[in-house]
Amino acid sequence: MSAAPSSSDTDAPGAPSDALVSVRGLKVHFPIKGGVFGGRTVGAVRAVDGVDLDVRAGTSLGLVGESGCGKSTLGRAVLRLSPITAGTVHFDGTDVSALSGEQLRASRKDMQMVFQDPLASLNPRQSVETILTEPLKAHKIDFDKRTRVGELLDQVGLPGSAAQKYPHEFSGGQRQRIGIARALALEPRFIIADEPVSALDVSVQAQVLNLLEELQQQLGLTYLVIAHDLAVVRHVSDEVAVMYLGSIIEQAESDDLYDEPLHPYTRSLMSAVPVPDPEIEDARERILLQGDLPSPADPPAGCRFHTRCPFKQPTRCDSERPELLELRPGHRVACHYVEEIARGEITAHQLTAEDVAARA
Ligand SMILES: Nc1ncnc2c1ncn2[C@@H]1O[C@H](COP(=O)(O)OP(=O)(O)OP(=O)(O)O)[C@@H](O)[C@H]1O
Repeated sequence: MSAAPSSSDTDAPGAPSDALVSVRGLKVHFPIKGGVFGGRTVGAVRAVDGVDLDVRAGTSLGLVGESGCGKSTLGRAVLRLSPITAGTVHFDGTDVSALSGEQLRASRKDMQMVFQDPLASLNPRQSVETILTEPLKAHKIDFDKRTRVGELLDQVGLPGSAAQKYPHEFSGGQRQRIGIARALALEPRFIIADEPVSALDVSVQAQVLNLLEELQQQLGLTYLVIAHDLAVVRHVSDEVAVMYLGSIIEQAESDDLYDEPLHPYTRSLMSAVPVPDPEIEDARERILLQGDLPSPADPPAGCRFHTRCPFKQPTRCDSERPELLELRPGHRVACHYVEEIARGEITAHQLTAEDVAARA
C-alpha cells in the first residue's frame, strides 16, 4: 500500500483522508449536432451525469455496468482525455480538472491508462523498446534506455529479448503486458485499467489480473478497474461502484456488494451470474431486467432505472431522482425504496412463465 496522501485545503468536499482521487459532480455531455448544416447543438449525450467517487490510496476500485452506461467516458474524463462539462477531479489534493497547459501535462505523469485492446493501442510500426521509451521522452525524463526497458519488461514478466520485437510478434496476453509496461514507464501512482482483460482468452485473463495485483502490491499503485464482467471486478477490487446510465447507483466494499447487493440493478446483475452448484442455482433469486438501457441522450425522469426496475413504485420513482446515500457503513445506494426492498416489504413484480421464456 502506498502512503496516504497529505490532505490539503483544496481536497474535494467530504473526501476521506486517504482518497488519492476524488470526483465530485462530474458531468460529461457530448453535444448532438443538427440543423441543416449540422452546426447547431440540438441536444446532448449525457454519458456521465453527476458522479461522485473516491478512490483510496493503494486500493483498487472496480467500476461495473452494462455497455454504454458511461464507464469509459468517466475514466477518460478523470485523466482529462474526455472534456469535462461540469464537476471536479482531485488528485492528491490538486484539482486536475482546473489545470491546463504544462501543469496538465505534468499531472499526466502520475495517472496512466491501460486500454482494452492492446493490439489497437500499441503502434504496430514501433518496437517494444520505442513504445516503452516514448512516454519518457515526451516528459523529457533522463533514462538509460537498456536499463529502463529491461526493468519495465522484467516488471511485467517478459524477457529482455522482447525489446527489439514488434507488437504482432506477441500473443494477446503478452501484448497486454507490454501495454501495462508502457503505463508503468513514468512511474505513475494511479492507473485506470479499462476492460484490461476482456479482449483476452479466458485462459490468460487470470494471469494478467494477477500481474496487476502483484504490481499494485510491489509499487503501491492505486487502480480504477473498469469492466462489465463482475467476476473480473471481484477478483481485483477492494471496493466496487456500479454505474447505470451516467450515474453511480451503488458503491460498497467488494465483499459487501457481492454478499448483499442492495440496488435492484445490482441485484439483477448479480442474479444473472450463473452459480456452479445446480441446487443453489435453482433456488436463488432471479431478477430479470426489463428492456434495454435507455438512451443517454434522452434519459428517463426521476430514477434513471425506473423504466426497467421490477420493484418500481408509482409516482416517486419516475419523478424524483434518488441520491446516493450511505445506508450502512461504507455501503452507498441510490434507491428510494432500498430499505423496504431489503426487508422484503416490496417484492419484485411477478413475471409470468411466458415472460421468463421470452427473455431467456
Ligand atoms: N465522443 C463521443 N461522442 C458522442 N457520444 C459518445 C462519445 N463517447 C461516448 N459516447 C456515448 O456515451 C455513452 C457512454 O459511452 P461509454 O463508452 O463511456 O460507455 P461504456 O459503459 O464504457 O460502454 P462500453 O463498455 O461499450 O465501452 C454511449 O452512449 C456512447 O455512445
